[in-house]
Amino acid sequence: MEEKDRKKHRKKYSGPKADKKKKRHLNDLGLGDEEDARKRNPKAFAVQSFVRMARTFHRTQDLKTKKHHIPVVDRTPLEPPPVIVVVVGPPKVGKSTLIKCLIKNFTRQKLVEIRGPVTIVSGKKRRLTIIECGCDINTMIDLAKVADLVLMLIDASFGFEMETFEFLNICQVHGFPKIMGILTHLDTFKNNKQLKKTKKRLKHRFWTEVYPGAKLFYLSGMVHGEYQKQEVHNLGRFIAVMKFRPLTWQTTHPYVLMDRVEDLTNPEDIRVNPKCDRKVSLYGYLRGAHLKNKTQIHMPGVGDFTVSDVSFLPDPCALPEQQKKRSLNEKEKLIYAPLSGVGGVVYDKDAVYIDLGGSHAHQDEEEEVRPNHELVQSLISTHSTIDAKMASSKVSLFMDSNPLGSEDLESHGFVMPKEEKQLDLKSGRIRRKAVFEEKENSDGESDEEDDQDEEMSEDEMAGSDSDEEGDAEEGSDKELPEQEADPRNVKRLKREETKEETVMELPAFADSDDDLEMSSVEEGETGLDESNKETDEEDEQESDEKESSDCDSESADKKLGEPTPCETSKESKELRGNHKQGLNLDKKVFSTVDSGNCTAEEVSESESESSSLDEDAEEDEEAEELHRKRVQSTQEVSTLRQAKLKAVEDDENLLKEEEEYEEKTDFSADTAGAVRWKENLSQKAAHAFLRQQQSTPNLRKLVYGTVAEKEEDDKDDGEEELGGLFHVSRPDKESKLKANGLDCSKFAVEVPQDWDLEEVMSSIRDCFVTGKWEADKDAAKLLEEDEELYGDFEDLETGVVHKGRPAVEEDEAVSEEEEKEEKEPKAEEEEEKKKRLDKKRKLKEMFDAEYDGGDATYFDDLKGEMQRQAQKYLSDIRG
Ligand SMILES: Nc1nc2c(ncn2[C@@H]2O[C@H](COP(=O)(O)OP(=O)(O)OP(=O)(O)O)[C@@H](O)[C@H]2O)c(=O)[nH]1
Repeated sequence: MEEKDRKKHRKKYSGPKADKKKKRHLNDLGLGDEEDARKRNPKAFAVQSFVRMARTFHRTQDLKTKKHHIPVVDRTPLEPPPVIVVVVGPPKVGKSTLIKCLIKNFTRQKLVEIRGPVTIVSGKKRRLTIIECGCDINTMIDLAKVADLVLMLIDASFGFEMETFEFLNICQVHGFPKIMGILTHLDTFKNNKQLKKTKKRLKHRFWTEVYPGAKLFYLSGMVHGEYQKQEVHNLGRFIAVMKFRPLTWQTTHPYVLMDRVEDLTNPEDIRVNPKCDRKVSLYGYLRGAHLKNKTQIHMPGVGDFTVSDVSFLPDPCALPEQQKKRSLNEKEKLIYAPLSGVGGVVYDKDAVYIDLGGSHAHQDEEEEVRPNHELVQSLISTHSTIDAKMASSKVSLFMDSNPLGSEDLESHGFVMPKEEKQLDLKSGRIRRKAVFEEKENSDGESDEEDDQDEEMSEDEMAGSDSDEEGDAEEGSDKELPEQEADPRNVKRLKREETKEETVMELPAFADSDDDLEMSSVEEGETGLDESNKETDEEDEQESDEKESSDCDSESADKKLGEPTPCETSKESKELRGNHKQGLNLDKKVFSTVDSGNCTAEEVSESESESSSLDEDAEEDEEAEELHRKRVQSTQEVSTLRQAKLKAVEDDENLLKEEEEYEEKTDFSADTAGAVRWKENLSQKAAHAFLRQQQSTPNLRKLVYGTVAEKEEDDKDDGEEELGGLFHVSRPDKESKLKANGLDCSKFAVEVPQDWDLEEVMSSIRDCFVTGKWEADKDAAKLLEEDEELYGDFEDLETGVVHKGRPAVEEDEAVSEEEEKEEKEPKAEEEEEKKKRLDKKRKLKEMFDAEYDGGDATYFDDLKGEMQRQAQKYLSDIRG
């Protein structure tokens, strides 16, 4: 029996013990651990795919970088003030219920009624001040300024309400505090599918309004008027460990969230004059920056005042003393909520209150506290004077400009959704539903599409429709006109739009090279209406091309001052014809340019000849200058030639395309029209050439000026002429060789060199670093000279001291050196090489060590710097 009761041993498969065992086992087998395996079999651990490796690397880097935020100096003191948690939401969404649940979760105390802020100790190092935000705009503005965390409650059964967006809008002004969405009333959903869908929709909308990935909690139901314990506990954990980023507005202003107010005015004075100046003592944790005595303060909704005195008070809700334990004990789970009539020992200006029995014991006292509460209430719920004033005020920036109202400014900032007032039948109150027009539609649509897609895959089998017909939420989607909702129709509409655009743009490109493209685009579009809309894009294009020859589309009617569609397509073909002709002519143009080059060379040559005859130095110089200029121009022309050659290639491609197109096109309908473009080709070509001639500048004239004319005269007798217009370019060999000597890329090599021949090899042997250079350019010599010049020096990296030779021995040394050089030049060279490599390696190592600095990055450095600053700040405070 005993054997049976005992728990059976369960083998560990993971964890430190299992790892230890595994390692021992491997060692027993003589395999060692993974590191040994890596050494033993490096190939097995080698990179399998570089692409995948690069991808994973980039991904990890992306993830790492995403987490980076510009570090800010954290000036929060060692014992920071409580985190302000603001609970926001429309009326009756469950704010008070949530606060009560949270307080109960943290302190095990139940608050019957919550008034004002409640401070609780949530952990060893954190306190929370939870405050409910009413739905009036002033409270929202005041609390948005001081909030560290916002719990944004949303009634899922109703959807988003205007209050939520009003608060978000306000938050934009002071820098966004952390915002967490909480969906309530989820228990009202009877249909699980509907619940899932609503959750998804609200989540996406919330992400759109706050930021993608913002945390959204779900409170799925109530048990005895409270939210589920586990859900609240999770939420509490989340809040307790959450990190906060200091907001600029908050860190640059001293501010106090009052949790208690005492009226210290003499009662007699009030009795005599109820409107006398009061002396009020305000209590609260100071946050943000230092508050100086006698400073000016602003009380929201009340006005500006001067502080008469500031003093420290013992912490009414102190953090537990540092002890090495994980959780708080019951005594340490403090709560401080003076306005709700709860608290421990309370120190006042003139008295000490000891709170003994929690909220119930002070039922009577509460009545007395009321006036204070009312005062605060009156402070908070002042009329929306500033708001109203702001709305009606107008600013004119310039003397003559129209004054700008708040409505002008609104358009630039946060876009508020449309408001729709709905009567809540249950409570009989009017709720302000937020309606998202296009966004909601599109989002909803995409969501619905997603869902439908999912559903379709399931439902298609059964052949049933989705069962979302009767949903109230889908009403807006249903309102969409059928045509727009159909993605294919949308696509068609888009294509029609682009068609209109291209037609309108066409005249601008009429005379450019682009009209070929444009015409093809147009051809593609013209048949669009006729094409089969059900087919996919490729099929459409094909059919379009076929039908374009029929030339009966409506789109061309929109073209102003353009020929009929039939003519247009023909003209485009003619243009292609022209283009083809132009292409041939282009080639000829190149040849004239080439001939220009060569003649230029000739002229320079003839000139240099004459100069040598005259032996006139000045003329020689001039000729040289001229020659240099021409070489330059030759280079320019060659680049031009390359560009043209590329154009030719492009044209040839186009030609091919066109031929293919012709093959594809069915000419049976209008064969005559299709062939007509080939008529008068030569005439069209001549026109096109002339047009091109006018547009292109005469390069030769630009470069050579009068010389060009002279050279033309010279050439007349020697050169062949083609059709009285063009010269055939045949550069003579000598000038070619000369040009080749300067830049061998200018002329194509007629016969490739045979590099196996010794003499060919030796012709370039000395062109390399290892070759025999002229004495003043030899690197080894120059190095030696340097050494001689600078004498002794100590290599700081290697610590080797290099000694220069004494001047007396110089001659001997030189002669010795020469001998040595002759004897063993190779050995010395190798030694030098070794030294050089050594030095290089050392330098590289040093650079690597400095640059990488292990894993430390710029970001880490920055963080370190911030840390140091924060430390200094703290020590300054203490000092
Ligand atoms: N069914 C259901 N009822 C809820 C839920 N959350 C809150 N309630 C109920 O809604 C009512 C209003 O809750 P409160 O916590 O008073 O709401 P509130 O936002 O504080 O209301 P005000 O402070 O008046 O704006 C209460 O009766 C709650 O029981 C929920 O998730 N489901």
